Amino acid sequence: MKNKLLIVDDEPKILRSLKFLLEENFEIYTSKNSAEALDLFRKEKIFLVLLDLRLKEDSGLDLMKSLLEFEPNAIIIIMTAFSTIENSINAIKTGAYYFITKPIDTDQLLLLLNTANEKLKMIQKISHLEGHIKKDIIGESPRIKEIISIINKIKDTDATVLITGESGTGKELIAQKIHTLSNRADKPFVAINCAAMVGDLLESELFGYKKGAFTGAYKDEIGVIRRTDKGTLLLDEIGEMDLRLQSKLLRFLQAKEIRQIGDEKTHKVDVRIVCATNRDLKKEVEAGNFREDLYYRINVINLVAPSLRERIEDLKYLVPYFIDKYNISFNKNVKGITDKYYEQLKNYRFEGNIRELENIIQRAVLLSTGEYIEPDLLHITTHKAIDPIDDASDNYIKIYMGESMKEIEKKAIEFTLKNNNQNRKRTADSLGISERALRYKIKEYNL
Ligand SMILES: Nc1ncnc2c1ncn2[C@@H]1O[C@H](COP(=O)(O)OP(=O)(O)OP(=O)(O)O)[C@@H](O)[C@H]1O
Repeated sequence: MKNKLLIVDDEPKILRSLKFLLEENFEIYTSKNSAEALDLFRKEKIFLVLLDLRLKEDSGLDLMKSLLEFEPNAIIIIMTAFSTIENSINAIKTGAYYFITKPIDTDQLLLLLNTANEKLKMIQKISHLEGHIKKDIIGESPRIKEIISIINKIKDTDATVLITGESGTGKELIAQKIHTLSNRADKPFVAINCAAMVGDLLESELFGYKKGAFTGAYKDEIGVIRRTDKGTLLLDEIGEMDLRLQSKLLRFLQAKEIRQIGDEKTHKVDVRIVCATNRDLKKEVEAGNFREDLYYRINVINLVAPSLRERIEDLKYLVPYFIDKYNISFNKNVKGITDKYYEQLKNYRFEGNIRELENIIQRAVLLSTGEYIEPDLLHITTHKAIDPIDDASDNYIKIYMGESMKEIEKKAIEFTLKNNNQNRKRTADSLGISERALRYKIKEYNL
């Protein structure tokens, strides 16, 4: 199978000649501007990009940053007309794989793309391996057995499932398991994080749109729900969905029909919906943030993902599993951890649950030099006992290895609020977010 290659240049002539030159070896996509390129890149899951640094209205460098933010494994080769060292160094510093100067030497380009292609195959092999390993729920504790037994009972029904539990407890993994055990297993499983997109964007991503329905809708898009037809759709962090979209989702769940934005027609869709959240949705209903009717509609079956503290006996399966996983990624040969440190792990609180355990083991495997992980590499000792705010100086806060993004975000907000005498406007300005977003976070983190 050919790898996909996206070529971004504002000169149609160059796009045409590069397409002609490369289409034998690659599946070619072309674009003249940033917005379209980014959209193609995301939708088509492209990993290889040939990008002109100077586009008519946009900055190639900015586009490159957005592409890498979305897919850090992407390989981006910069084409630059002005071969100044500075431009190229900047691009490489920002994450470009290599650069090539215009006018393009075709032999050099083919050689470069060949090497990039090999690198890409390797990355894909590794992520395939990781994906393979990732798929299963590890653990033999009664709580995990109970979850698997419920999944087995409900797997082939269309009942909506709500998975609740603390962050990092494996809610997404449970959703995947529902899918892989079900009779929908050979159809798509798609996970959408409702917190990652603001209202309108999430709506168009889920429901799709017709060309011209709004600025930027330059072609028809059928949307994730229709793309998941016959499969399973996980709506992760459903508690973050705004009320207007909640109503639309409810209508869809009741009618099983979908209408793209700007379309007259409706389409029947057969998708199993699984929702996940670490919020207490009942409380959100009481507070008026979540529709009660939608809550009952999605909560037909409730699975509670246990915290790692509640199934600490599973460490004996999880630790070797993560050691194997990172032995493969880092090409190491770590055999295990010592009994003493197994005891230490057992007494740790794991507020970030399995995600935190995975981070700890990942780091330990990476840094380990011997066969067994050394005590000081676990780095889990007492940092949770330290109050992050009291421990901060006037100018900085401490972040510890193994902390989740949520913990780090909470600390940053708490600290900035404190430094601004709780003034929300100044805090929001200083953090570069809107006051509305700040209010939301304050509520989320109970600050
Ligand atoms: N039982 C398990 N066995 C193996 N790996 C697990 C298990 N549970 C979770 N993981 C791993 O821990 C990480 C976090 O899991 P996941 O993303 O499913 O958690 P989550 O509950 O959905 O978190 P959040 O609420 O923050 O989205 C993932 O890398 C996942 O593969």
